Amino acid sequence: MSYVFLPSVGMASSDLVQGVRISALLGAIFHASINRIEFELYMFHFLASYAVAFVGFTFNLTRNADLSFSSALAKTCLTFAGFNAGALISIAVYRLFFHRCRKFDGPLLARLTRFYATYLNGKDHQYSRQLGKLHENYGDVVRTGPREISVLDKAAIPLLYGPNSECTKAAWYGQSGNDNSKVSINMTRDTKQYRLRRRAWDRGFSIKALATYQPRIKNKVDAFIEQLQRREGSPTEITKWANLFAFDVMGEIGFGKDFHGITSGEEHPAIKGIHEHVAVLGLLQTVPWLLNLLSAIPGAAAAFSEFFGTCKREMDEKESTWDSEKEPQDIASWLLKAIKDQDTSASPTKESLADDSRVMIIAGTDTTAITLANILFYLAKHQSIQRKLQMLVDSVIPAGYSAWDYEKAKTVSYIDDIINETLRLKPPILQGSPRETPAQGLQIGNVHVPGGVNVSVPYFLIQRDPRWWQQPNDFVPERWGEKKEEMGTDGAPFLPFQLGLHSCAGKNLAYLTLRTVVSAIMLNFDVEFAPGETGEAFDKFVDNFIMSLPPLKLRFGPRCK
Ligand code: HEM
Repeated sequence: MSYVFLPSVGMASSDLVQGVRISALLGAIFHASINRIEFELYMFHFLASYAVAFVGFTFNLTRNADLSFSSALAKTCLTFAGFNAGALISIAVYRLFFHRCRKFDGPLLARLTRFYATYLNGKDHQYSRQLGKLHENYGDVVRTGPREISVLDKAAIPLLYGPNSECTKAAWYGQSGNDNSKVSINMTRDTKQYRLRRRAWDRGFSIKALATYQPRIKNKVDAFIEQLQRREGSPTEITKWANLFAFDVMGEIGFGKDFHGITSGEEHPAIKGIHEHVAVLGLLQTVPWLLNLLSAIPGAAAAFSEFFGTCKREMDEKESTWDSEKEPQDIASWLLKAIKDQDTSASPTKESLADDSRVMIIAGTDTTAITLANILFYLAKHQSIQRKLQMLVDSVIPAGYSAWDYEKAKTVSYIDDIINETLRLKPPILQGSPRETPAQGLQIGNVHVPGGVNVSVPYFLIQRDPRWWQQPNDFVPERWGEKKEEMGTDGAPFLPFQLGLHSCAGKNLAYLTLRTVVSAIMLNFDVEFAPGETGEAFDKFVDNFIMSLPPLKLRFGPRCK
């Protein structure tokens, strides 16, 4: 071997090569020792240890090897580059040839890294449609990440999400931290703690609680109808107005507070916050540890940290103003009551309560707004369906809006058929919620999925799959009613609210709100696309995990009975 002295690192090339080899070997050993654990849980520790080791190594070289600082730094960089290369090569070889998911086919890059899914998310913000192409190429089971698979098979639904599922929430739910005592109900991965906390939420959505919310929702609908009447005949941008409406309903029912969105026509800063948060989430949720890391670095997550602050302030304000002697009148008060009563269902810490507040605002607002805007889009597009709905609503409330009554409106099952058909074609949460398989693995039909694999069923794709849905891409509300049997709706996969233990806590509130607002609009207006609006751009929604809707201009004209 030739002997060359490298002044930049103050040593001979052969020693250097040897050093890099050893560090590469250490990198490979390091990977071999951690590849069975859920590394996301320890990412902070890894990165912190790495940084300390880097500084320590450099310092040691300046002190004990008598190198100048620049030579020591250069040698440290080479040594750590060797370590990184060893670890990365070992990771790549393992993921391609030895990983428990190696038998599942998928794009090469997806098999190597989760960042491939990040790339697909960011490429054109159409991940669900991209995933559809992957399923066309690779079949019902696609490897979408090193230990992630997407399953387009309805047999997987009860196994992953059903009441007796043995699966647990996957690493995805660690995106705001992995300490169950500091995160929201939705991000709580420990099933036992989750079950306890869910009870406080369920009290806030009980039949009794919903009965107290109903007249207050109607008040918001009245204000909304008034605003639409003021704009009667001229174009109304309904994506924005649906947001203002849903946000005000959530202000009232979630916090007992008026956000004044409907009356002012101005978006509360939190609406912008939700959309900025969702944009970051849409891109980075495929790499939950990165989201988690970003939120811990001051300034790095400015786009959503402001929103987190707003949510926390809302809960703090509620805490300082609520009357603990009274029966709770809003969801936040139900959560605070559990804390005051020292109930086992109470949110365990200030941090978890603030995170609960964030879940309430995002889960309760965006989903309802998206569904309302989509319903109005379909009604404007399908005038005959709109006429049929108006006729049915008129038949139960013939005296018009002044005689509106929830008990009567809810007897119009066609409203629910339209809500369900909208949620089938356009579920606000598009990508399936990931679940981790139990240690013994999971048998899905003929496919055995090993333990410790993150599996999801893509809601958007399975709800349009022609194997279970006739005319899968057409808007046919009748499939939920008179054509149910003919179109085989029963038993077809439908899970916009998810199923089982972790399903949407606010499902009944969502139906209550949507039935109220849709019946009110039908009694008051004929809805059509504004001149120049085709709805085509709106139909190509953005997939940020949660659907993001482009603007849609509608014309709300007086009823021509
Ligand atoms: C059409 C409207 C809605 C849809 C489609 C919807 C859908 C969903 C879905 C799919 C989940 C499960 C998320 C996951 O963990 O993967 C969820 C959770 C949740 N939703 Fe909804 N939601 C809607 C309306 C609402 C409303 C109005 C509220 C009221 C605050 C609400 C509150 C929640 C809460 C608190 C959770 C977390 C439940 C838990 O983890 O235990 N949702 N929702």
